[in-house]
Amino acid sequence: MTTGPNSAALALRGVEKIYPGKRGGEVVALSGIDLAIEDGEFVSIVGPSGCGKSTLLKIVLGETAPTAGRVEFGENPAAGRHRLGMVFQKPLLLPWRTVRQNLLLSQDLNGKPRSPESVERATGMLAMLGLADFGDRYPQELSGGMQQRVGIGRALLHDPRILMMDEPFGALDAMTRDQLGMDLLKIWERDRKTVVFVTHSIPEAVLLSDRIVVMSPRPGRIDEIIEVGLPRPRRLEDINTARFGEIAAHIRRLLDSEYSAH
Ligand SMILES: Nc1ncnc2c1ncn2[C@@H]1O[C@H](COP(=O)(O)OP(=O)(O)OP(=O)(O)O)[C@@H](O)[C@H]1O
Repeated sequence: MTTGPNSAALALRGVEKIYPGKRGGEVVALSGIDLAIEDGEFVSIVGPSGCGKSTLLKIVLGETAPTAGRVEFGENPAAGRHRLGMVFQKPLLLPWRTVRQNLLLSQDLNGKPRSPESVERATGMLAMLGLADFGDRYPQELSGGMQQRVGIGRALLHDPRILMMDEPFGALDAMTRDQLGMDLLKIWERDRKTVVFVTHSIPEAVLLSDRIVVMSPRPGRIDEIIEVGLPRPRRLEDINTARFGEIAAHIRRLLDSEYSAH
């Protein structure tokens, strides 16, 4: 089965979503979304509230069907959705399970006994996330940043092909947010998963991404796709470069013109 040009890891082709509105009308949440994300690419999605970011993620996750268009997953569309990992703004850890047990949650929910390999993998994941000494602690004993690391670890544990992240650092303070962003890049540079990263932070999108999809609302559509082009590996100091400033200012202008148009 072919997947179109360049065999994208994930492609949205002509995706449209219309919700029934109040008083019998319609809400066009997404219109004409064409987006192909390459294997191993880090792509951010930014846009004002209501531009359809959550709807787009739900369509990719299969939680809601598009009204028109389709989603394609690499070479084996049927297997695609099983290879998605999801990280939310709040890590949704179970307070009665230790950090290690939270990491192994989806495996335990499958009803299969834990294999020595999966326990070993969880231990390796804890080390990679800087949580080697916290496996037997409970979530409430961890800081917000550490809890979110567990959320990321849980999504990575089953080795997803595509990592979907919905405002994953949105609830964290600025310094923790920067730190986690850089840690995420280190993990990404190591195993090059495809990442789809929804954020409201323009600097975060520029610092982390290969490309940034700027969306605009009513109807939700893609305004522009920006190639970041900053060298990798990235460092926090890249924020001070001229290129970084130009891209961030360009996105800000795009979003501002949307605000003034509505
Ligand atoms: N289940 C639904 N029924 C009707 N309208 C909906 C539904 N879900 C979303 N919408 C509408 O679709 C549009 C896009 O919503 P969506 O939540 O996808 O945007 P968003 O960009 O994720 O917003 P935010 O950044 O605030 O989370 C909005 O106008 C919203 O009111």
